[in-house]
Amino acid sequence: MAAELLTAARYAALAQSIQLPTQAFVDGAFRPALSGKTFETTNPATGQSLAQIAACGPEDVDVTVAAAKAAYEDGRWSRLSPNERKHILLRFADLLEQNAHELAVMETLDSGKPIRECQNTDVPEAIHTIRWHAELIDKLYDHTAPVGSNALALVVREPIGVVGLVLPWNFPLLMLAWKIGPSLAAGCSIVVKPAKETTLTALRVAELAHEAGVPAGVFNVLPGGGRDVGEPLGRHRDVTMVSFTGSTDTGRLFLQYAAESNLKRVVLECGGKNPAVVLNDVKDLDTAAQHIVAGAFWNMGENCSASSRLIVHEDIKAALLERIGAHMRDWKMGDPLDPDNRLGAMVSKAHFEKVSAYFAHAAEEKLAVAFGGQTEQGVFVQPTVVDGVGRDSRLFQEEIFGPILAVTTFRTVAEAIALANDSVYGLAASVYTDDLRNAIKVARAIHAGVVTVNCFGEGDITTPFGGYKESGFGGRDKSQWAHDQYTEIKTIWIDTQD
Ligand SMILES: NC(=O)C1=CN([C@@H]2O[C@H](COP(=O)(O)OP(=O)(O)OC[C@H]3O[C@@H](n4cnc5c(N)ncnc54)[C@H](O)[C@@H]3O)[C@@H](O)[C@H]2O)C=CC1
Ligand code: BAL
Repeated sequence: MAAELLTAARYAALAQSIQLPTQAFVDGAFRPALSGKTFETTNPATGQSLAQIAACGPEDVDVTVAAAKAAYEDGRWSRLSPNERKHILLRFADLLEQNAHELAVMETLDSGKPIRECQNTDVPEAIHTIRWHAELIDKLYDHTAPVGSNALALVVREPIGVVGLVLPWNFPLLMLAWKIGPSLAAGCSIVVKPAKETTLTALRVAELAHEAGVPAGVFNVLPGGGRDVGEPLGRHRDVTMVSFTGSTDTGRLFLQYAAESNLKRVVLECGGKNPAVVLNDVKDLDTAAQHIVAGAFWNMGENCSASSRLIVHEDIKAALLERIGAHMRDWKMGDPLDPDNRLGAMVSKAHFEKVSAYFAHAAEEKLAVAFGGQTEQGVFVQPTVVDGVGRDSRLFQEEIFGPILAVTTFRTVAEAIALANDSVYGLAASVYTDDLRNAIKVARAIHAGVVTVNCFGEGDITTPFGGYKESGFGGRDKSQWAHDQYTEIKTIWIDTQD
């Protein structure tokens, strides 16, 4: 359950008083990087420095993977009974809950995300994820195979080993939870590499896990750059799996690292260019518009599943855009620590520049800006709707990862499906219609891992999340499918003949 929202003044006071973690978390303790190097992390909303963080490198990866491997092999976590792991993880979730305000503020300071989202969504969903996977593990049974009476064949699941979890900056805490929930529950030892932009919550969460009883060496966090920490983890021969969320280009590198090292299992959750398809039979255009606005602008559009392409029947475009404009007025942008604001800052100056460059691309392509289209002081980008976007436009094809919605029209359902599938990505999609047959037809025809009907969403913890095509590879986050990917399947064949 979400903790109650505080006032802007209380959040500002908390932001001044909370202790920020700055060192790597290795083998149960905070430590500086072995090189002694640090990097600065800033609050993107103000540009002010927050802390100097340990800048880890390949030597830290070696030491940490060795500690994680030792923990895995001596069984201090991997061989506890599922019930014992469950109780420790439930205690861990309770500690997260007791520190919910602090975690929400840390996340907002580090990422520019609005506090109301961190407090109402990221933190409670992260806690729920840990609890759900903790509760799952002592309810899963292994199998016996139907091999007849001369043998007993057991098919058992075992934790896969030392897992590298490489994280993005857009949902630092929630993506951490999606990956640590199932991997810790399965009995793995983990080495987390947060994005350099957003390291704080991962470090604090590791400390709380240790306090709850997760043994030393099992949950480690190494802050640092992709080349310094991500690549050595991806290439390490004692890392048996990597689960990654981030860009498709970096995802490809992890496949290369695995191919060139130990063929570790690689699970990738990558980019998206997700269509919201609106058919002309929709009666409640206002509700459709409300969901489309949330889908496009939630988390400032810094979301792999953001509805970034609106594919709407030409007869209802004008009416729908009018309703979209009305709902956009509810999305106030400003100080992320003010709970009235639903839009905060872009995560970094570099990302702000990438996103705002699409205003210039739209102008070059002579596209019409229906709403928004400006930047504001600092690294704030107005929620923006660009109309008349053709399928060859950069705004139609490229993942912008910001609050920019591209509008394209169609005349037939077949054309809508073709437009929706005209992307290298296949992560998520939405279809809005009052015709059940069309809903099912379009949902089945779109090549995407999650399709929502008459709403925007990512399902809940019981449903798998991940993509088709260049949006994903090798598995799914959330649900029992997430648990399965952190395990190996072993056959034990026992000859029982006399
Ligand atoms: N699917 C998603 O949720 C995300 C998608 N993106 C997309 O990627 C674009 C670029 O954002 P970035 O932060 O540059 O994403 P990225 O994919 O480069 O970063 C994700 C993670 O990979 C690590 N990494 C980066 N380069 C690496 C390398 N060579 N080897 C190993 N690890 C490496 C990063 O340090 C970070 O922890 C965004 O504009 C957006 O389009 C970004 C973040 C999340
Ligand atoms: N929206 C959760 C997954 C992601 O953006 O990476």
